[in-house]
Amino acid sequence: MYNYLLIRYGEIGLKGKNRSYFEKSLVKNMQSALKDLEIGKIKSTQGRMYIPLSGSSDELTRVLDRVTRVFGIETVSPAVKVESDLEVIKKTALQVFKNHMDSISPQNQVSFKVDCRRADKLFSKNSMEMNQILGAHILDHVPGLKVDVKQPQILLQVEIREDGTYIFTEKIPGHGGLPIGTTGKGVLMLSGGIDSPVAGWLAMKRGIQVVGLHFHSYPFTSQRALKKVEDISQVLSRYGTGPTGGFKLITNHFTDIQKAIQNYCSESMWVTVMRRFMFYIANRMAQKEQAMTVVTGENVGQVASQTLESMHAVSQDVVNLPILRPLAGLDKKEIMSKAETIGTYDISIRPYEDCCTLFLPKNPKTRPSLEQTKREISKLNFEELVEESLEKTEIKYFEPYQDITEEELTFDV
Ligand SMILES: Nc1ncnc2c1ncn2[C@@H]1O[C@H](COP(=O)(O)OP(=O)(O)OP(=O)(O)O)[C@@H](O)[C@H]1O
Repeated sequence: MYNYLLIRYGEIGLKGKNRSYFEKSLVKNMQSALKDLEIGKIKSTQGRMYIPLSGSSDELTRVLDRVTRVFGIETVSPAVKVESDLEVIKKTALQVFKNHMDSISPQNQVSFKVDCRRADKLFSKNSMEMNQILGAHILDHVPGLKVDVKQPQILLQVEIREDGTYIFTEKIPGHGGLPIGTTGKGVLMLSGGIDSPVAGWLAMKRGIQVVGLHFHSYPFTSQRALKKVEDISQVLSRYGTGPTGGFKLITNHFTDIQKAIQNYCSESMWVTVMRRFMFYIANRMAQKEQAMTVVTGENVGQVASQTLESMHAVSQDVVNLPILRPLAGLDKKEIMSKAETIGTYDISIRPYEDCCTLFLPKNPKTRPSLEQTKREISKLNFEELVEESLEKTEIKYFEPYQDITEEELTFDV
């Protein structure tokens, strides 16, 4: 029955002179998310956007599933748009209301409220009069109701605008943030763990177009470990509908670097030296990608190695771009709950090894100094090892909706 999806955006609306740039980006990102669904032109007017719908519930399920993942959106409402004629509005408001009642199958008396907004001042009734007319009409036709203006179970909203009247009962939350691509590009150091996918998601939420970079130590780490990172990339691709759409994953073959570290460096410094290589390569990749930042899933104090000394030793002088650590202020519980919401948690907890866990020394240095780290690195042919690993780099693109199954759709309408 719904013929439009109303889109509300938050922070973009505060952007002053740059507002239209952010609005256009949001429209483009929504178009990109919906590109294979034969949706009509998205309209943008008076601080709102409208996606035309065909009326089929299957289409609405898909559109909701995709659009609520597009960053920049605060809330969305499936709505019925009709001509601004009193009798037509009454009839449709009742239908929309009954439709909502059917979806909640109430046991007891249901409370409701009508909230009408008249933006079109040429319409003959004002908002208060419309609230009364529509409230009375619904009470007359649906048994077992009561009006509650403070905490109604059902809020029927009616917006009388110049181009027609929109009627709806639901406000479904999006993730907020800014449209991807509006703040630049970043390279995300993506492991198979719980944290880095969440860090990448948070960077995407702030409008950064993220490219994943994974270090893989085949045959020490298995193909199944790599598959885990690919599956995470697939999930992230569903939020990544920026200017180019989808998600790009760069895989760096790290085996020879790890072997060299094991052979020549002090055992307690293995992890620090390995991380310093990773940051150096991430910086190189960021330059190649014309990215402006390196994003990591590091936390402060979550594990023994995540000390400020260690962060300094692994990245100082090898990264010349800002490093974003979006998880720095979050507790593990908060990160896990975010990973569940995003849909990466179940993949991240699959029990496959990762190159860091495999090469874990018995007594890793938790507060390494920069000098000590540089001394260890000087035992290796740093540049040559990096160049060799870069030659074996692979790139894979993940399209957001190519393999999505019915079960994976989050909306059921
Ligand atoms: N194999 C890898 N490939 C790419 N980045 C990695 C890899 N291993 C670690 N990193 C980066 O280093 C960060 C810190 O890793 P560490 O193992 O200390 O923490 P973690 O809390 O286990 O992180 P995660 O849960 O993301 O694996 C990761 O969040 C990620 O950004």
